[in-house]
Amino acid sequence: MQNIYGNTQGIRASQIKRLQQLYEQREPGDRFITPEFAQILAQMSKDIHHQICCYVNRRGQVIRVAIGTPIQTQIPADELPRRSANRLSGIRCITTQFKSEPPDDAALVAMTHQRLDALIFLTVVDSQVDDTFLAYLFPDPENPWVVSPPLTLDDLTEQEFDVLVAEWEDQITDAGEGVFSSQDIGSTQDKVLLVGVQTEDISSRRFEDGLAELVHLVESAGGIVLDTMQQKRDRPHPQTVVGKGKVEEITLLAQKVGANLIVFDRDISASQARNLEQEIGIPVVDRTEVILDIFAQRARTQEGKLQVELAQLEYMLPRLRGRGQEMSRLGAGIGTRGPGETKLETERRVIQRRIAQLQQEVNQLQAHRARIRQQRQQQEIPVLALVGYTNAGKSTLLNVLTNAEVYTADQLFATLDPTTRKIVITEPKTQQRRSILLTDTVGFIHELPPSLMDAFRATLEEVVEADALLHVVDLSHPAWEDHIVSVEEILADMPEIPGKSVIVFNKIDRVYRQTLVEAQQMYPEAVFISAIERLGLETLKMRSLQLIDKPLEAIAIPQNSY
Ligand SMILES: Nc1nc2c(ncn2[C@@H]2O[C@H](COP(=O)(O)OP(=O)(O)OP(=O)(O)O)[C@@H](O)[C@H]2O)c(=O)[nH]1
Ligand SMILES: [Mg+2]
Repeated sequence: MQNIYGNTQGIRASQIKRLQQLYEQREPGDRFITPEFAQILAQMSKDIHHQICCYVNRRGQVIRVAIGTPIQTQIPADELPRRSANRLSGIRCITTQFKSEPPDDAALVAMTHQRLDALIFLTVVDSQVDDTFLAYLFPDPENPWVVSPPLTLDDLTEQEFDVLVAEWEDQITDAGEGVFSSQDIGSTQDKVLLVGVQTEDISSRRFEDGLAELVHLVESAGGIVLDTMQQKRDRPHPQTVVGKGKVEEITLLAQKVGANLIVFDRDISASQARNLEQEIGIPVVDRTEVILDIFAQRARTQEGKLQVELAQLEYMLPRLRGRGQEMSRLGAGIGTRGPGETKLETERRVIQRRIAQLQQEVNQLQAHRARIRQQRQQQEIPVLALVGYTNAGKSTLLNVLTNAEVYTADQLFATLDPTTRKIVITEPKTQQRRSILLTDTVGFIHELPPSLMDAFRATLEEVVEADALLHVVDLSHPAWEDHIVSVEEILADMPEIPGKSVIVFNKIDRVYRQTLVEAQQMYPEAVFISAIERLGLETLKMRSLQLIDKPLEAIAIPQNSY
């Protein structure tokens, strides 16, 4: 059975069947479209009250029938025929519309991305084709397309498609490589357009910080932020978060920069995501989904993986219905890691059962882990875990410390998790060489959605296994004091964390003297470093040894310990 793409909601089964019959249509190779086929499309569009897009190859075969606009129904890059960069894709798009208007910029950019042979608009009035527009690509970076004036259907159907398209392709080939190079097919990274919505209750400062943090999160998840859009609103639009005009702007910009994912800086509901995806034509996710994706990539222990899958399923549940097939994004990418795509498509009930089962497994594992911990022997090599707010510089510090120290990769540890590395420190007095394992963790995040707390804690499993903590703080961040407090709050909720820790103020290369003095007075025990400038690293190493050697009893034990 041939698939009908786009938004098929509300379309009757009998109509779907007739749309499927379009796949049997065979157009002559030397025409854009026959008058008969144009009339069929007009009639069907009228019947279903929606625009239809038909994608036709050079042999005249209909290869894709979709409901929606050319932007909403684009063919994904990896499904387009692979042809040289100097040629068109060999596919044209024929679409219906209900008002006589030339193709808008967004549709033309969609044509560029797919390198369509042509884009044809048929204006439908009273189930008849009234007038038509023809657009095609032209190798001029300033003005990369040509749009015809309104043509009658006869004018259009008399054009010699094969001759024209050969001519257009020659022009493009003559212009040489790189004319339409903006679309780089093949990159597996998510190309993200960020959208920030500043409502009344958010100060400009917090809004800016939140956006900066989100850029960092998207990058941590393996995406690239191509551009950011912002809107101020009293409150989010109930259907589409931002207003209608803004949705159009987002659509256009997403097309222009070649984004394949929109990320909102606030949580959006399942139906808002659906409405936006309908309009914009590419997947829309929110901050929570990005965070979940990072957790899914970082979770290593069995419990961590279970917890993350649990959180992902719970997040997905309300979002299952109505995510059209064309939205299912196979392969890598934000929002696709973790529970497989097949699960996405199965019934709610199956997922609910899976959630219950996971919950049970998690409980069992927790009990098991507690037993293991009781029996745990003193580890031979002490472990220090780097914890702290996202962007504090934990990973940078880990790299700087280990690259400097471990010159020859110790085979024994080369197979270890890439985020756990060994450093060797020479004790100045005794000249004794001592090894420490340093382990990196997922950064703490501001306003972590409560539903993700368990998943987050589970990704911090390493912390629980460590002998002591290095709490890294970005002292150049204006809100560094808040960061310390929120990290300590989360840690305090974890019953099994090590009692020993030291605060490591990082990025002192970017800090005023005054701030240093203040921090020193408030945290006299802290260490001050710059990972990038390699300042204070020796002191940090000495403090690390002291920390490990310090007997646990000598340390004030927080009230939640037992
Ligand atoms: N100026 C300055 N920048 C630094 C320093 N250390 C790290 N950075 C920068 O801070 C940014 C974040 O560093 P990361 O090491 O990725 O931070 P992280 O704590 O691992 O972040 P998460 O993995 O999200 O928790 C990077 O752009 C680093 O280059 C430093 O000492 N000085
Ligand atoms: Mg990191």
